[in-house]
Amino acid sequence: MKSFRIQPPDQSLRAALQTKIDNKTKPLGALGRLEALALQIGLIQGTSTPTLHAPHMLIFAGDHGIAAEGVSAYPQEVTWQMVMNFLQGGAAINVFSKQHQLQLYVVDAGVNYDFPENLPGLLSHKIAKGTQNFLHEQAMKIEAAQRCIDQGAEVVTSIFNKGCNVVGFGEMGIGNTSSASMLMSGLLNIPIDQCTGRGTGLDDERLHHKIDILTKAQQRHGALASPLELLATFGGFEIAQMVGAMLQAAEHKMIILVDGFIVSAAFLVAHAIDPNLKSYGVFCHRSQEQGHAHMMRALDVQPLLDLGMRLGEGTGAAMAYPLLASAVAFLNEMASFESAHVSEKNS
Ligand SMILES: Cc1cc2ncn([C@H]3O[C@H](COP(=O)(O)O)[C@@H](O)[C@H]3O)c2cc1C
Ligand SMILES: O=C(O)c1cccnc1
Repeated sequence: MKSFRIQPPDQSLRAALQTKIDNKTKPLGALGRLEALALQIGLIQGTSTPTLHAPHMLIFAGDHGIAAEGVSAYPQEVTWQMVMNFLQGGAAINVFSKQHQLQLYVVDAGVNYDFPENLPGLLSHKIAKGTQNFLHEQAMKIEAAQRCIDQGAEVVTSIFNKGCNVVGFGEMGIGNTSSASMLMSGLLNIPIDQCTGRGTGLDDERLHHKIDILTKAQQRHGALASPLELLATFGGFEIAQMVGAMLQAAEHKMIILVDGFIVSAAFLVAHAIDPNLKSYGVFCHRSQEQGHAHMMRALDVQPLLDLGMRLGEGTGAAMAYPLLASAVAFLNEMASFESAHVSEKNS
């Protein structure tokens, strides 16, 4: 498995960036969170004139053995059917990506379906046709998790080489809120019932069933030593590929747009592998999925949007992208008090 060298952003520009923000023609701090975003982007790129280049959305897709336990409100075949929908441009993420001019790719990390070869927009990195059922055995071998990390990294390097410096993450995989809950519970040491939500829309009875299955799976596997072991035991191929992709994006000093519950679970795993990742993450929205707010608290971050969304696919990341564009635009284009001859605050 590749090892990543993630440098924390150089802080020497911080004071100059803050001064530039403070000197814009507005009351001090009046652009609120947009100012923190501009500062973050400037620090990531190491410049007081940052730009967003060739933004991409990567949707990682994979199937889950645990889906056989009735933990989702939808059947497993929705995964490949939605992949086809993404490729035909019909899903929510297609609409928002098109709206904001984000180049979209779908990565087949392990969907239980044979897609025709050379479908435009589909990158084939299939590890297997779905994971094993983690109620009974490890979802994947450690070696498969390591391969996923390498494959995810490869995808990100390929878009980096095309000039991309901002990448949004999305996912598709029926049953993957179950994986995400298990990873969250293991990493944050929070009881599984507090990490488990309705996903695609389980009713009360089926939510209890899901919690029951996940509790049994936790008992079955016991304490797990490392983030990689946790990832192999409960992960999906799409989650594991996102882990590698995020670590690689941070190594390349790219901005990482973090979507909802499942993408955040991948971020938590990657963050446990290398905490330097955190400075590169923009937390785009608070998912309605039970547990996501806990994740955001554990990372000590405040997501940008709170729209009651619970879809995944990267939709929250795509919705937040224009805020980044605005942050960069005001930093680069707004006049300063000096250039516009506007009087500064009374002392
Ligand atoms: C039509 C449809 C489109 C979706 N797009 C994203 N998801 C979302 O739902 C799944 C996770 O929820 P659970 O763990 O309950 O299966 C993921 O595939 C996720 O991205 C969808 C789900 C459905 C049904
Ligand atoms: O927040 C998410 O990513 C999410 C929530 C519910 C179902 N699918 C995805």
